[in-house]
Amino acid sequence: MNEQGVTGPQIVGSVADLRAVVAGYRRAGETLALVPTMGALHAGHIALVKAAQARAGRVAVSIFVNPTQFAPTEDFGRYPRTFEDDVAKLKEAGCDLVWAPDAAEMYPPGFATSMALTGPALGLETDFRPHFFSGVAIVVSKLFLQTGADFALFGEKDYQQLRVVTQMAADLNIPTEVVPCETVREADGLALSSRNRYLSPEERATAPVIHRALTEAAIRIRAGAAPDAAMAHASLTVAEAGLRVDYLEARNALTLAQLAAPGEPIRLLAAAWLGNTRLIDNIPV
Ligand SMILES: Nc1ncnc2c1ncn2[C@@H]1O[C@H](COP(=O)(O)OP(=O)(O)OP(=O)(O)O)[C@@H](O)[C@H]1O
Ligand SMILES: CC(C)(CO)[C@@H](O)C(=O)[O-]
Ligand code: BAL
Repeated sequence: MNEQGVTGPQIVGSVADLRAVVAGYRRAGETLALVPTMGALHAGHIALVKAAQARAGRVAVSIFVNPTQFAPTEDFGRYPRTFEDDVAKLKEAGCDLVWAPDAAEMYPPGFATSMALTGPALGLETDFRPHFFSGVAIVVSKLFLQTGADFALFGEKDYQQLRVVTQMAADLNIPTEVVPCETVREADGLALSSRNRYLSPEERATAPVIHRALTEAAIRIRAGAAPDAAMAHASLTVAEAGLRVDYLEARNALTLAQLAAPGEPIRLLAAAWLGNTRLIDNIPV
């Protein structure tokens, strides 16, 4: 353990330094859990750190705003970058190591590899952010291989990402176990997200409608409603609150395939724009 609250986490910016620190942990016989993030840390991230501490002797948090998962039209430039504040939160949480590469360390000149994904990557986010999962998969596979972590903690808030990363690690035989963690919410149901800070006070008051609509749809489905009809109703509720819906869909919770058979586990997933902010959420039925 680091001397919590005293020294703070060790911060490294090169793969060579990262490997040297991890080698030290390994020599001491310690396990390592990784929490991949893009920074702008909030209580959802800290819950992942706590879950990581329950799994492994050492916890690393990566902070890297990954350019390859943003389209040129998206918010890469204005994505919140709050490194000092993030490190203070990680010190308070007792995190051991911060892996904070710059873009040149992660993608050196001549970088020439990309990933094509199917299965859980089909539809949903991919219909609206077609570049997104290839960028996530390449950076997450690099983070797994750079750290050699035994565990990696991912939030269910980004549910499709969790399924895609789990499949990718299995497909590539990367020996990092992907561990899901429940979504942390505000008291009114809004899922914590770094992008919530883009919301105006009025938008912030409206935003919980997504979670409310999903919750009502889950209740209807459990009471026997057809998932498609329940989601159409939820879509209307969200649109009437002034949001522009990208999708509200019921999918197989494990494969994210379209629902096919009665009795399969169901996940309800949503993405919608509130002004210039894109919010996502999902719940189990
Ligand atoms: N409310 C939350 N509860 C649990 N995990 C979360 C929550 N928000 C984010 N995470 C998880 O934290 C990890 C890093 O996510 P990221 O840094 O993109 O934060 P974010 O809040 O999801 O940001 P964004 O607003 O860009 O979606 C991911 O595994 C993500 O699922
Ligand atoms: C997993 C991740 C850190 C990859 O950049 C990002 O997509 C995120 O923060 O969810
Ligand atoms: N939390 C997922 C990262 C992204 O939307 O780019």
